[in-house]
Amino acid sequence: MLIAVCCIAYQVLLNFYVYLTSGWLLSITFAQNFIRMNFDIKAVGNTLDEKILYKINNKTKPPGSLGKLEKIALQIGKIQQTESPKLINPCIMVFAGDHGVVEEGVSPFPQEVTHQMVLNFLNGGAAINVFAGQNSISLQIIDAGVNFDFTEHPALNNQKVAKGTRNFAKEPAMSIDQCNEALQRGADLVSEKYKEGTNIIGFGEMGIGNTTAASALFSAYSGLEPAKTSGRGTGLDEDGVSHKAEVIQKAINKYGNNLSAIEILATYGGYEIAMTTGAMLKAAELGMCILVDGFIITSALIAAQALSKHVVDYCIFSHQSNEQGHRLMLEYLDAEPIMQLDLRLGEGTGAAIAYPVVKSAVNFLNEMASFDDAKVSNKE
Ligand SMILES: Cc1cc2ncn([C@H]3O[C@H](COP(=O)(O)O)[C@@H](O)[C@H]3O)c2cc1C
Ligand SMILES: O=C(O)c1cccnc1
Repeated sequence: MLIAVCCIAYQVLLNFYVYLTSGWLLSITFAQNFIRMNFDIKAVGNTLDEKILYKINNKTKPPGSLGKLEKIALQIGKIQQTESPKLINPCIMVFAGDHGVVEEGVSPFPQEVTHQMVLNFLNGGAAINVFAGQNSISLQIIDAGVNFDFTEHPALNNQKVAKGTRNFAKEPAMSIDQCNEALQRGADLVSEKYKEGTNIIGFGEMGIGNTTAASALFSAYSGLEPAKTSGRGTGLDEDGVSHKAEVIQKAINKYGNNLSAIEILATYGGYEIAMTTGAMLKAAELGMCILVDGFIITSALIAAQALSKHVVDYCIFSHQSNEQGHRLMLEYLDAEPIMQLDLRLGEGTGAAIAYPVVKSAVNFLNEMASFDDAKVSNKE
């Protein structure tokens, strides 16, 4: 009798232990590839190409002389399916989140800078406030997962999924459920903006440690070694960058190369990154133009592309960041950035600075005279 009771007790304890230790693994097994969000992103079609190109080529200028502006004008015309595109209510959403992996000493700055910078955004004192204000871009600040209890503020949108991710060197950064939650919240925020008429949207981020998450995501999606995708972030020295790459390499060895797209995002990502991914997917589904910022925001796009490849058709790449690895990200996406100003800040600053260039592309297409209109002789 005693032996039987002991056996049952042992079995119960064993089952409980397996449940505790493998809960994530089980949820992954059952939720494999399961993304809750439903989206339908269409490839941008070529039907209007000839008409738009004809309009561009008949403006009073030598063919091709407006360079990249001509490519941007064509892309926006195609996205909006018109020869006379418009940019309405431009907006930048800045998502903030903390990262458990900072425990590994991968950033020179302490974690509390994340919430302190959120307060700085709310007070209008950060770089993104200056550039967005200068270019009449509305700003939305979103707490996606900051490790801090903010008091309510009218300009802070509370979408906190958790108080920071877990340390991916030890365990996956988030559960698949939490990742889905972040994707959905990002998507819902974009739907609201779309209802207000916005048709061009940029994304920014704040999160100490998030260059490590971005490098890990890029390595996991692309197969490139972390030594190639890791950079200085907010100012690591050479040894610091090597240590960061090692932390990522060890994690990739631990989790393996067979994760699905959503598993990769949940394993290495941040709440601000996953929310941006969901926001980008929704923006593309709604036919909005997406202004892509630097290294971290591009990692969110790489995740979005792994979930739905045509999202990239809707993206305008504002700049090439000075963070080592961003050039490789842009090559991976076959993307051509508008500018290279040696920025390595994030927050959406590159997107805000590039917006007037994008506006120039749309304005020349709508407002310049054609050779016929202006009675200027075209080339023979
Ligand atoms: C004062 C300050 C303002 C920032 N604004 C953006 N970042 C940028 O740096 C962080 C990522 O770098 P790492 O991975 O090295 O921690 C992110 O928050 C990013 O937005 C900032 C960083 C700091 C210190
Ligand atoms: O390019 C970026 O987005 C970037 C680079 C370094 C640090 N923070 C952001």
